[in-house]
Amino acid sequence: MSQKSFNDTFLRACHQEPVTYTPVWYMRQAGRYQPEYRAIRQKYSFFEMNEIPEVCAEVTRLPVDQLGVDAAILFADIMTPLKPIGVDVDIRSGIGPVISNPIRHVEDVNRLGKLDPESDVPFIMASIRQLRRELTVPLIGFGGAPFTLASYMIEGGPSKNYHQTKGFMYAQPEAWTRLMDKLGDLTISYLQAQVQAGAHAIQIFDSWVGALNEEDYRTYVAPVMQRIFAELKETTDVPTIYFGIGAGHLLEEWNQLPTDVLGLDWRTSIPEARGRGIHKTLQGNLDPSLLLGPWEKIEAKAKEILDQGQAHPGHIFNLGHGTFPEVKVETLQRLTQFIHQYSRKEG
Ligand SMILES: Cc1c2[nH]c(c1CCC(=O)O)Cc1[nH]c(c(CCC(=O)O)c1C)Cc1[nH]c(c(CCC(=O)O)c1C)Cc1[nH]c(c(C)c1CCC(=O)O)C2
Repeated sequence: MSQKSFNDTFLRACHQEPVTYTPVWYMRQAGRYQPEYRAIRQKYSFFEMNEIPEVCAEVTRLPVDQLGVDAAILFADIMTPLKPIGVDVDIRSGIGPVISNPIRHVEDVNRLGKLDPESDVPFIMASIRQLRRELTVPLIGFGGAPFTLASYMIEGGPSKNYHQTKGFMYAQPEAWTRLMDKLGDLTISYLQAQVQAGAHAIQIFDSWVGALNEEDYRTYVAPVMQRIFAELKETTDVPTIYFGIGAGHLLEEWNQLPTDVLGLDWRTSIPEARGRGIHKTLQGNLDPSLLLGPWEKIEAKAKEILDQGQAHPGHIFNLGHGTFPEVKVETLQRLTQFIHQYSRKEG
């Protein structure tokens, strides 16, 4: 049994409260770059790992123990809650989610079921309850945002330009709104259930929404995001984080949403965001590709980001997107130690 006291640094940063050092965690901190993950993955499919609470909890804890990060993120995928509503999804190693019954018409939208988290994904709540007993850092629950979920559901898999998704949005705006409404309901009930089970914070991944311009974001996506964050604020008391890639042009739109933290990728610097009037906590934003470079360059960039983050209350160190298989465990260990030590000295 761990005697360690609970480390709330990450939660304090979410709320822009004083911290003794800058908290850090990494998107995709559980994954194939870890030999231990690869060993478990050999025995199970992705969704088997996800659906067996003991395995899910073990994989969630791995990076916390191995790297010393200040938060855990539940091991699952943004696709996890879509399976029970009738989306036939498989996760293929090196590719990502692949869907055999993509959405093409309004009838496909109408056919989608409603998620009842307790009966449809009980393993998620069981994993969260187990992790609450075991962890000494906050547990981040998460879900995909409607646009990003819809992009997989419509394209049938990963995409470079989102032509099918945006084409559906422009050509069938009523069916699009119905899809956003359904995915909005799903996201709200799924995230509420995670908080009820014990998640300390929620991150919503809108990874691909940067494919839209500001006006289309405002028309086709902002209403559902407004509803999701407002309902979560009303019904839960945990901080929320909103993240997307290549979405710097949407920051002013995001800033109006009732969410606590905005996640930046490496294309938008912290001073730029602050200069544009963003006063919320910021999370980010080291380019994950830099993790393949020499340590001197990683350290110099980490220092720069920490200095920038400390200029205003509310910074959580993270990567600008997820880690990937070629990253070395030792690099993330060293980076985590460096962040803790440097930000403490400065702070
Ligand atoms: C777009 C998206 C997906 N999934 C997710 C997003 C949003 C964040 C982002 O943009 O990266 C979110 C996600 N996926 C996974 C997590 C777990 C928690 C974590 O450690 O961050 C989280 C938070 C596990 C996973 N999700 C996936 C893996 C790899 C699975 C394997 O072992 O093969 C993991 C650990 C698969 C997956 N699932 C998805 C992709 C693009 C991939 C990667 C394809 C690959 O590189 O193999 C969809």
